[in-house]
Amino acid sequence: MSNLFHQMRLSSTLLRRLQQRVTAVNSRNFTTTEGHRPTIVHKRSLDILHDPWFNKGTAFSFTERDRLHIRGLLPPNVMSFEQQIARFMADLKRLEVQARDGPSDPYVLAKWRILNRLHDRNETLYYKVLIDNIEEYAPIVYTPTVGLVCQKYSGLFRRPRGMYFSAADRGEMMSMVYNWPADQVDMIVVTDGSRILGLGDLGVQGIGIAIGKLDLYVAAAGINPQRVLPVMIDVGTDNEKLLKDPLYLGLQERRLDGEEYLEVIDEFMEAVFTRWPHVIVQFEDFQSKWAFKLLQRYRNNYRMFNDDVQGTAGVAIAGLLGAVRAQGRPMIDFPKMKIVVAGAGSAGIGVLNAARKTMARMLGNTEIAFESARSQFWVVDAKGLITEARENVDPEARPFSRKINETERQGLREGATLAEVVHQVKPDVLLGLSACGGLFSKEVLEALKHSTSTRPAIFPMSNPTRNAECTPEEAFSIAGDNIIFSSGSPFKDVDLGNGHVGHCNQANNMFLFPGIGLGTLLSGSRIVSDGMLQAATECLAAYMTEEEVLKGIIYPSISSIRDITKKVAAAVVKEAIKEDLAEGYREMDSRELQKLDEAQISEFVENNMWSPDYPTLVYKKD
Ligand SMILES: NC(=O)c1ccc[n+]([C@@H]2O[C@H](COP(=O)([O-])OP(=O)(O)OC[C@H]3O[C@@H](n4cnc5c(N)ncnc54)[C@H](O)[C@@H]3O)[C@@H](O)[C@H]2O)c1
Ligand SMILES: O=C(O)C[C@H](O)C(=O)O
Ligand SMILES: [Mg+2]
Repeated sequence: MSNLFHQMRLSSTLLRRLQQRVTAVNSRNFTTTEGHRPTIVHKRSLDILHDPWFNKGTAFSFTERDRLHIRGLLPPNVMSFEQQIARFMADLKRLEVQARDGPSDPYVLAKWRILNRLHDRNETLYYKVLIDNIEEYAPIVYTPTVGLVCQKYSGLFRRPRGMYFSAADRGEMMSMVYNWPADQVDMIVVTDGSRILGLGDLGVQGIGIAIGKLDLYVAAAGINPQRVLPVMIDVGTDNEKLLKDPLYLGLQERRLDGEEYLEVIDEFMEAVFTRWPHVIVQFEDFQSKWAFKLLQRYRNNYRMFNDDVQGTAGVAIAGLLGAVRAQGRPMIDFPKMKIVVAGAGSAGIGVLNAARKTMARMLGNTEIAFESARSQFWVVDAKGLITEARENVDPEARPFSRKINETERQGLREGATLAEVVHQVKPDVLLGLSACGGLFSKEVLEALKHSTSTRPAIFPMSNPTRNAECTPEEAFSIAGDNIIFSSGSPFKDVDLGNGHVGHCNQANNMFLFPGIGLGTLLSGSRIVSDGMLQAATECLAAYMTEEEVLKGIIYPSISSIRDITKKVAAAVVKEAIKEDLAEGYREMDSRELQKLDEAQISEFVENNMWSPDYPTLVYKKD
């Protein structure tokens, strides 16, 4: 009897589904005699986007996006059915061509797709795979493959992830943030797509970088994946190719600038901090023109930091201190290093400012120390050596322009080439943040052979791989076996023969940003202070043992990223407590935090890191 009843219920459910399907099909089939009858749906927000029966993806009109609470959950360009088909076919054809996708692995994009599909189906499993195989898959979901993914994002886009705020959403953001289904968001990584890695303006496609950074937040810092939010602020693009590409998913208009631009970013910040007052916002890959301005505008009032300026600076300083130790010298010798930096953008200037401050601190933290530290740096940008003779020098770079008389004494001049500078200065360190692949040419590396250092440090930090200023093979074979090598993108160690290995370190801000974010979250600090950033840097600098450093291993391996992140986060929490900034996290209020000793802070951090395990699920009726 009950079996029959069950069958009847089943068949009535089936019938209802069939009717729904027919209505759904009819509503899309314009040749039907029934015309455009609407389909009633009982879902909204992400549920509708994740329902293959009703999802139209990028073809949802703006009215539908508003009525179905999906505005902001899709890239802003509304596509026609024909455009969607064209985009899919272009992508399919590209796969058929079996192009080489990456520098050393022809299948990186295919791997990314497989991982991405798992990410969309089952987050716990995805992060388990990522954490357990971080060395193998970080280069797929993060740098360098994420760069390729961003370049091809309009073709790769399937299911939405994150939120999009566009110039067309002005005045609407405060309500749009409520379209995001999570009541708690701990970490936002936001980009405007204007400088994605060293690949330039990729417009709306830059969302991939925010997704990749947040993957590391989950994998390395144990931020709960339900509480991360990648954000793309689409204020247009100045990329001529994308402006003309019929399949591009972003706004096809030129970038907003000036006050109009600031209004959009201000509105976004106000909206997210209104809905999630405790969120931390990491600014990522903004062109340097805006990176510094936005950092100054928000850093004293919001919990935010700029990864490219501040995270990169910390990672570089930690590596440079390692390079001093690798010569068998104490860290305190750092202010004696002669440093040539190629690239004076957001990353280069961030590193220069932090290195100068670190030197000044080591020399007694006086005005005079700060002034004298300046003479340790030579900055070369696209126009050559920056001196005081340079007209219209960028205000951020001005403090590092060389004095004319000292330049002449050194046999240099305004605009001298990198090779000339290296030849004359004989630096201890050559650091590249120029986004200019191959910039450390044979001539430059040859010149470095005359460095006054016993172990010159070569840091081609630009990303992705093809933007690296040189490869490790070039560096070791031309500049010599005794160099210290650190690149932004991962490279394999080099066999130097005779059983010797040239170690390739990865100098990437991934060793700091997850710990800075986690430490800020758990301390409950209202801002990310200079002291907290310095504590993070010092923690990374102290992570490597004397033995490792002497072998030229100055950064951890990516397989230790969860461990180093935990330690960095604990150092950040400790500093926030010391500076009286820590307001606490959940039941650990500021007074409880004050009572913790170092070991208890580490335990507190560890206990609050999410791990990918399946929880028991129990169904409950509404
Ligand atoms: N490894 C890391 O953790 C890390 C972190 C941040 C940025 N980066 C990389 O650094 C690069 C630069 O980033 P950014 O935000 O500073 O970019 P940016 O566009 O703001 O600055 C680039 C700078 O390089 C200079 N430049 C260009 N061509 C040059 C040449 N031929 N010689 C010398 N200088 C030249 C430009 O004049 C400019 O000053 C990117 O490739 C990015 O991926 C790496
Ligand atoms: O994303 C990276 O790998 C590092 C850095 O943030 C960059 O912009 O290159
Ligand atoms: Mg970046």
